[in-house]
Amino acid sequence: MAQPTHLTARSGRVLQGTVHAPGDKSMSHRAFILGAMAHGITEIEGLLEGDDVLATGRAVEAFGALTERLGPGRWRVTGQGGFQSPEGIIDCGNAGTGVRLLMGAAAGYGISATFDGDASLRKRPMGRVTDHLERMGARFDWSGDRGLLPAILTGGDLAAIDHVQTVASAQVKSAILLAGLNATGTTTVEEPEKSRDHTERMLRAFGAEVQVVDSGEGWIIRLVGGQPLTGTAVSVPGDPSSAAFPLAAGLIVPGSEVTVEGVMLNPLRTGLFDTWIEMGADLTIANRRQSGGEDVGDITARHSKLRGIVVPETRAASMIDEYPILAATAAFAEGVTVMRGIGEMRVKESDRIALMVAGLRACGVAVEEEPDGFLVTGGTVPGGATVRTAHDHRIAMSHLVLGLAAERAVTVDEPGMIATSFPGFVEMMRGLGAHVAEGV
Ligand SMILES: O=C(O)C1=C[C@@H](OP(=O)(O)O)[C@@H](O)[C@H](O)C1
Ligand SMILES: C=C(OP(=O)(O)O)C(=O)O
Repeated sequence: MAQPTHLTARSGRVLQGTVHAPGDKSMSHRAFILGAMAHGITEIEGLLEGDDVLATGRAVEAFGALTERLGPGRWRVTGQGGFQSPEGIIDCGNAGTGVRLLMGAAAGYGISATFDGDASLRKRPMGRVTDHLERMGARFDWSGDRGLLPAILTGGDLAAIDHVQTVASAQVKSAILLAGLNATGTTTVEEPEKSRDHTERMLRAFGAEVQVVDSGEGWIIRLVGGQPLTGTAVSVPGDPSSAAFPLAAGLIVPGSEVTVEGVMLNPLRTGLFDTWIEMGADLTIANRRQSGGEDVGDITARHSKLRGIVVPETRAASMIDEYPILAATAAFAEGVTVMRGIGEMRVKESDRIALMVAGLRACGVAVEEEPDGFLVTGGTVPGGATVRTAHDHRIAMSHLVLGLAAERAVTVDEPGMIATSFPGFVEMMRGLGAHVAEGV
């Protein structure tokens, strides 16, 4: 079916209802990759069938695993206990997580592979992963600029390294740990600030021993090389980064009440919810339980009078993908919301600081840009703009949610990119009552 070139969101309708969060993207990538590295069968439920994760599924097939779709979100991966040299190029599409974790996993095997991605992924820095994989003994050749895709990997014969992170990046940490699994010696990753720990948790579920020492602010993670993985059952809970969009709409659209069920509540992912509560949001979490080794709960957002706050910089890693939607809600808050210490936003699918500043300004919101952050002064939002999303799903969804409470309609381009992380987003929002239409 042809994708619409634009989507437009309008205010005037109250949002009501209960929806289920789509599967967590970070865990879905890892379930495919660890399932392929393991011996035997991994059965996954709740997998996010978004474009990024499906690209990782095709990649692990190319590396020799068998993947079978058993039903919606239910997949079986038959791992060979290692990767083979693939035929053809490993196209990771739009997925930073996919390409960086796959490079780490593949580096441990004596194979060669060419990695590539879409126009957005080709602009993102790969050296933050490949420099360390090279220190371990892998080789990367670049057909264009060094550190930018496409990249040709020659893997195998790795030796463990001690790595001290300079940015709090779960992708860098995970790539090194996955390579370390097939390196000689003990790989150590030291984090100055904690980043999401799904790789560590899932490695344990696949039978590896991972030692984690809490150093206060961060973690020191040690992994002995040469440990085999065994296929296992993986249950993927709902993605808090996706749940954020319908919940945000519930907070800013007058008269609304929206519940998202089954949201993962790993404390390294819930910075946005803490921030909203500090801003005065009526956000409640019910039915806390365990699923797939993670805390999950059902979150209800009711229309709230929000006020601007200074978001603690130490929270950045726990909500780095959520600043675009936080900024959209901050546009309706009384006063200034200060978001700093988030320079990493500039190297995501787009320069997310620049894109949010441009989009909000086009919608009549007062925004100040800084090198590593931005400030939003809230109030009423005029809207009435078409926003350029630069191939970035979160920029698109954030502005559509903004449009649901703005005075005039808000349009976004390239809405097909939303399927990167949230296929079914538009249908879900319409089901809650939102006015989202194709076209300008
Ligand atoms: O490890 C992961 O699954 C992710 C880590 C984060 O990136 P960084 O590691 O670059 O911070 C995040 O932005 C991305 O969406 C998913
Ligand atoms: C940054 C993101 O993903 P990735 O790095 O995997 O492209 C995201 O989903 O917001």
